[in-house]
Amino acid sequence: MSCCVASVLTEDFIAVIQSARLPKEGETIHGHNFFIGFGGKGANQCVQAARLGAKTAMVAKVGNDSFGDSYIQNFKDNGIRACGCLHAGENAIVIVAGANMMLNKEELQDALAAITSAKVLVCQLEISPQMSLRALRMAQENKVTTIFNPAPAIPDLDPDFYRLSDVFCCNESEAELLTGSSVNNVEEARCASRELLRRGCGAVIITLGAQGCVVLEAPESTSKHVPTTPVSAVDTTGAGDSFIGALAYYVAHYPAMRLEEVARRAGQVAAVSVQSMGAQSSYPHKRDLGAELF
Ligand SMILES: Nc1ncnc2c1ncn2[C@@H]1O[C@H](COP(=O)(O)OP(=O)(O)OP(=O)(O)O)[C@@H](O)[C@H]1O
Repeated sequence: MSCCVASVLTEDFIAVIQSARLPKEGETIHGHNFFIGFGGKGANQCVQAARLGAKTAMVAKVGNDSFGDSYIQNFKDNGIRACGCLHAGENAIVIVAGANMMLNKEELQDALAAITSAKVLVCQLEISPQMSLRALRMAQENKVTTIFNPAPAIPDLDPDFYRLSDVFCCNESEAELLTGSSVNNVEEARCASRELLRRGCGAVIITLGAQGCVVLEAPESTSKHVPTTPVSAVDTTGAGDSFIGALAYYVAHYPAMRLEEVARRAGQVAAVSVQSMGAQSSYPHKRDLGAELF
C-alpha cells in the first residue's frame, strides 16, 4: 500500500499523520496512524548524539507549563543534562537551542562552563541569531569545535556565522537560500559548498537526502560526494537532525577521523532513522547499529 506521511513540525513537538494519500485541497480523508512526538531541531540533534553514547547538555528555554515539564523529562529520559537553561561541566557535546527566542545573554552566560568544557558545540537558528553567534564565539575562543546548522533558514545570515563555524552543515534548500543558486543535485551542491566555504567556514557539508551529502574542507578545493546506504524510506522527517546529532557524536569521539568518514557514518545513522516513523522516535541507539560504525 502506498503511504503518505504528513508531519507538522512546531519548534518543540511533531505531529505525524499517516494516510494512504495526501488530501486534496479542502478534502477530509481518514488517516490510519497519528502520534505526537518531541521535536525541535536542537532537541532532536541532542537526542541522536546522546543515543550514540555522547555525554550531552542542552542549553534551552522551555515554557513553564506541563509541555515544558514533559519536554525536560524527555531530555532526562535520553540521558541529556537539561534544566531550562543549564549549567554543567564535563559534557562532550553541548547543543544550544530553544523553545523560543527568549534565551538571553545572561542565561547564555550561565551556560559558559558547559559550553567551554565541551568538545563540540552545535547551534542552529532556533534561538535569536545574536545568541547563537555569542555561543559560537564562546566556543571558538575556548577551542571547542563548532558545528552550525543554519536552520530554520534565513536569507540574510550574518557573515560571522561562516567565520565561527568549523563545520557548516545544511540541507539543499538551506544551501539554495544562502547561495541564491539552485541546489538539486550533487554537482550543484559541489558549487554551493565552494561558495559557502569561501565565506569563511572550516568545512561545509550539504546533505542531499537519499543522495547522501557533499563534503568540502578548507583548504581543499575538491569536494567529496559521500553516498548514503540505499534503504526503503518510510518517513524522512528529522533525518537532517539525526545526521547532525551523529556528526557531533563522531567529531567529539573520533577527533582524528577525516570529515568525509565522519559524514559517511553520520549518513548511515540518518539512513536508519528514515526507516521508521517520526523524528526522535526513529533515532537509533548505539546498540541498534553495527560495530563498524564505532
Ligand atoms: N531516503 C533516504 N535514504 C537514505 N538515507 C537518507 C534518506 N533521506 C535522508 N537520508 C540521510 O539523512 C541525511 C539527511 O537527510 P536530508 O538531506 O533529507 O536532511 P533534511 O532535508 O535536513 O531532512 P529533514 O528536514 O527531513 O530533517 C542524508 O544526508 C542521508 O544520509
